[in-house]
Amino acid sequence: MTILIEQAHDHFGNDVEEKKADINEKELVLDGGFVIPHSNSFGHSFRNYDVESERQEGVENFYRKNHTYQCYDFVKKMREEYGKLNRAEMSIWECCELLNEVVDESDPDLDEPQMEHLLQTAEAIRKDYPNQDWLHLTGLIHDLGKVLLLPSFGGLPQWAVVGDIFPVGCRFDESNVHYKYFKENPDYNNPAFNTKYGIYSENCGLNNVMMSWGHDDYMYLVAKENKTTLPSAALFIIRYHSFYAMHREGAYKHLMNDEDVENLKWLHIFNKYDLYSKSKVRIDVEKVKPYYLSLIEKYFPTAKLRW
Ligand SMILES: O[C@H]1[C@H](O)[C@@H](O)[C@H](O)[C@@H](O)[C@H]1O
Ligand SMILES: [Fe+2]
Ligand SMILES: [Fe+2]
Repeated sequence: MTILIEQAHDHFGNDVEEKKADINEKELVLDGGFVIPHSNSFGHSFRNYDVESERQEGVENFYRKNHTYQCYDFVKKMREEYGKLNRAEMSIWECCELLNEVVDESDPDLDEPQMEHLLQTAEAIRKDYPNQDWLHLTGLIHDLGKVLLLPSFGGLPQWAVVGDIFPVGCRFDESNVHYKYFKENPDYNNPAFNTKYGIYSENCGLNNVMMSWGHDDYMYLVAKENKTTLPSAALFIIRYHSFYAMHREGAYKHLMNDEDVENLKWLHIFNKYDLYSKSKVRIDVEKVKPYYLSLIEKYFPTAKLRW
């Protein structure tokens, strides 16, 4: 059956033409490239943090803790500790397989194991950007930092690993989801940290800004320290893909430098696939595995990485 999906705007506010899609039962098979679905697997709009759904309460509880505990001192400690990369030696693919065990409690749109999400993201990108192989690999690895939830990585609580991220050391922007819970954060009333710039200066560059601790910054460290040859846009995507206040709401621009602005263009592209590929449609892992193994070999100098 072919149906017409009406889509007046995409989430960047751009006009999007009506697109044709072939629907067969559970699966959306597309005539052309990847089409943004209307709703998530639970029948709601994506990233709706207020709608009553089977995930809403858990997600809100998650952000209450995340915003309460992610303060400057905590982030500093975690960065130092995990920057040592002395927890494991393993290949990227082994890490992907570990994510079969991980479900993300912060996510209103997905309750599937994270391995599915990695492949869904990468494969959706591959459909639309067949020649950008670095972006396919970025899709595959962007959430690998979620292994921090596993006992051998310290078994960190969900609030210290997943969810949207935000700068610490300056005022929390109101566009962060569930902003109200920042009032419990020790930094909220600290005059050193609660002004527009806090400890930072105008256009200092995101590289100089401490972000709340989690899977983004950790995976960035892993990729960088293991000497990946992925381009700087890939590292930017990995590091800031959960910084929705910045890439979706346009907040914190005053901390960005020219390089950040340049890289943000790729993050916008990436986000479409990261967010809207979340679905119940399974990927055939064995079929796509050889392709991704070849990309890992191309962009990482050693088979075993330090984590
Ligand atoms: O709940 C999600 C999930 O944890 C994603 O991995 C992260 O990138 C998003 O920012 C977050 O909202
Ligand atoms: Fe993520
Ligand atoms: Fe993701």
